[in-house]
Amino acid sequence: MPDTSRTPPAVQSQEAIHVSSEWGALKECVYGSPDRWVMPAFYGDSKQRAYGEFGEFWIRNEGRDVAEVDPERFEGFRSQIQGAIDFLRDSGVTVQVAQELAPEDMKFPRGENHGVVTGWMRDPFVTIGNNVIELAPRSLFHRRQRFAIRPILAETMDRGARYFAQPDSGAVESRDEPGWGYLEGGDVFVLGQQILVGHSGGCSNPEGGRWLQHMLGPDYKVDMAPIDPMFPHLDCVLCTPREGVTVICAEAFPQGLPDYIADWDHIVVDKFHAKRHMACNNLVLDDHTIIVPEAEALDMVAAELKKRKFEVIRLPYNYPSDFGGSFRCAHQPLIRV
Ligand SMILES: NC(=[NH2+])NCCC[C@H](N)C(=O)O
Repeated sequence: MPDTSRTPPAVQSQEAIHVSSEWGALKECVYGSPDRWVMPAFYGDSKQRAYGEFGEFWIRNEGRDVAEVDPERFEGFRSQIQGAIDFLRDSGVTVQVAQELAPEDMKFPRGENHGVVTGWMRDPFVTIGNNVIELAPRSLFHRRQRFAIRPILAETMDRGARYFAQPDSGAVESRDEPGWGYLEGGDVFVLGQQILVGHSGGCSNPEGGRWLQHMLGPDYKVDMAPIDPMFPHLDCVLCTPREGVTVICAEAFPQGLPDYIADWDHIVVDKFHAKRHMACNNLVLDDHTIIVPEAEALDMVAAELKKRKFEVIRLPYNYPSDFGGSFRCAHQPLIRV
């Protein structure tokens, strides 16, 4: 059994759960945990992410605890995630953090260790309006993460949320067949009543989008956004910091930009900056304040945002970001209004 003695009480706020858009003011979120990082077993989902020096590190260390195999890397991960949590809390945002996974759950769903990637909590659930939806990820290493946040999700039922779960992904690595819908939070963008779902071929699929439309009903419109398979999620190639403005890797949309955002004001980044520096994966605090990683390669993005009257906060995040997940991947909002 996990040690729950250190677990903070799940109920931290009485405010109503609601997410109106990507750029609504962030009041409460689930943020990634700085406590543990275990490299997932190397499956197809890993191949889509691993590249360069970090890819080699992953292949050498699948199933291993990063704190043991590379203490310096782990300390960078821990301190940068903790730094972001402290910054959010100091800014008045309520931050809830995932618990440890039980050892039995670490073997879910195939009896093998698919790692601990609770440093990035974007993918196992999504909040749309007052709907809190546990998702069925395709990526094996995201399938057990929801167990680390069950108490947080269940508590939202007492705060006006409608709490649902998508039909489970089972244990097969990947199948694009009727009934097997996948969704990962990194693919889901809430642009008011318009929802965009990224489709790289490796994460969310149209069948998942179909279920989401069914579940949300006619108040929302769910559209798929095909993206280049070199990026797992839509949030690796798109950021919507305010209605009408994007940071976008335009060349990663093989069929052109999604209609809904096509004529917005675009800050365009290339594939290298999107992939290597997660240039699109920033943390929107409200429609005029945004956190961009401190990396020099992103100075251009920060400057373009400033030109559009954003206050741009820079925090170090290179260690978590090496894994292909930066600030947006680290959090899933519970209140953004
Ligand atoms: N929403 C995201 N882009 N999440 C990314 C989490 C990090 C992980 N490497 C992944 O690719 O899934």
